Amino acid sequence: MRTAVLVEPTEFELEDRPRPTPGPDDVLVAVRDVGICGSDVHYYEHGRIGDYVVEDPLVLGHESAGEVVAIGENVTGLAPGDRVALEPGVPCRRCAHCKRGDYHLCEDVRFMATPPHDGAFTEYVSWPADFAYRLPDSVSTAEGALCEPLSVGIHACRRGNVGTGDTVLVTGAGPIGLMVLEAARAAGATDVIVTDVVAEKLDFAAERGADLTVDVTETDLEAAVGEYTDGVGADVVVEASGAEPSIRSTIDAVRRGGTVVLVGLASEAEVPFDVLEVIDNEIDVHGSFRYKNTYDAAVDLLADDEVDVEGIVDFESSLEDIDDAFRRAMEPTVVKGMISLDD
Ligand SMILES: NC(=O)C1=CN([C@@H]2O[C@H](COP(=O)(O)OP(=O)(O)OC[C@H]3O[C@@H](n4cnc5c(N)ncnc54)[C@H](O)[C@@H]3O)[C@@H](O)[C@H]2O)C=CC1
Ligand SMILES: CC(=O)[C@H](N)C(=O)O
Repeated sequence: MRTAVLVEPTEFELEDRPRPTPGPDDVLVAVRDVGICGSDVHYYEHGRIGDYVVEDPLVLGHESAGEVVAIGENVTGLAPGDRVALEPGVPCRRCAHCKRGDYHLCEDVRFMATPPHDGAFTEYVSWPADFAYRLPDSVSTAEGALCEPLSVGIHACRRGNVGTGDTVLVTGAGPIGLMVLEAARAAGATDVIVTDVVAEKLDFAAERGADLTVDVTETDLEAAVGEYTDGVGADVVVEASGAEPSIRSTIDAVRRGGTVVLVGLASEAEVPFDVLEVIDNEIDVHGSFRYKNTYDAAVDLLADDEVDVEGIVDFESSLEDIDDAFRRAMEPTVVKGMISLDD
């Protein structure tokens, strides 16, 4: 089977690899669509993200969906011909975190495209059936692949307890920020403010329904949010840029008693944070790491047309042209590239 393998930073090779055989609890999936995530691009460019280092050739891609072509002997509920979205992180199911239901915090998780685990830029993937979610006819496999970033958005909104009538500030209008925008709307937020430092990203967020966009290179965020909320501040701030100034600004833009959710990964682990403001204003600060139990919700939201994910895709490409696709994905105004495989 054709497989795009990252052999060196900035170098893919298209290899012919044996098709995997599904285990008793697995489904064999013919991959149809795989999104290019910022983390894929980072591994492509730098060969590492923090402590995760690409030491051996690695298959990238963890936003994937396809068609079931074979099932293991224990699998019920899925059959060849079903189209599925694949949740990319499979936990150990036995550790203390898994047992208390926080399977996304499992330290032995096998997460696609995180070294040393291969991802989905390939023709076939064998995957545990309970981490494969059937897509109704109305949901495309491209949308199925984008259940992954949508899941990050849903989990962040759950962490922030976003509710009906809330004003949510989303900092960063990349794919994750835009998925937070979708998830916040679906959770009942009536006002969503989006920030960025790139005008095109803000225009795009406005087209996608942001009520107010703020270019933080030109406008003071605290003042803009204050004006919009009659001096109160946002109920929930979801930080989705990872930029240090943006992380620091969350505390100034949230209302007293509000919630800050940190999603963006800062390039430095330590970011100065005004703890006295946090205490004095009783601000809840939550980390948000990937997601748990979001895929069913993501598929339902797509089936009900409650969210739009395909609209963030700028271009589609193929396994054969993956190098070009990654170079394109690095352009600052591009939001999302997809690799599509023929059926
Ligand atoms: N916690 C988690 O589970 C996950 C975290 N992430 C992280 O979330 C962040 C967002 O991911 P993507 O959307 O894929 O990244 P991205 O790099 O495509 O988007 C980030 C956006 O933030 C904007 N930005 C830069 N500086 C800013 C500032 N000072 N204020 C406001 N916006 C600013 C950029 O122009 C860009 O549009 C990244 O740090 C990524 O590593 C991504 C997935 C899961
Ligand atoms: C941080 C990422 O972008 C990636 N989706 C991951 O969950 O590892």
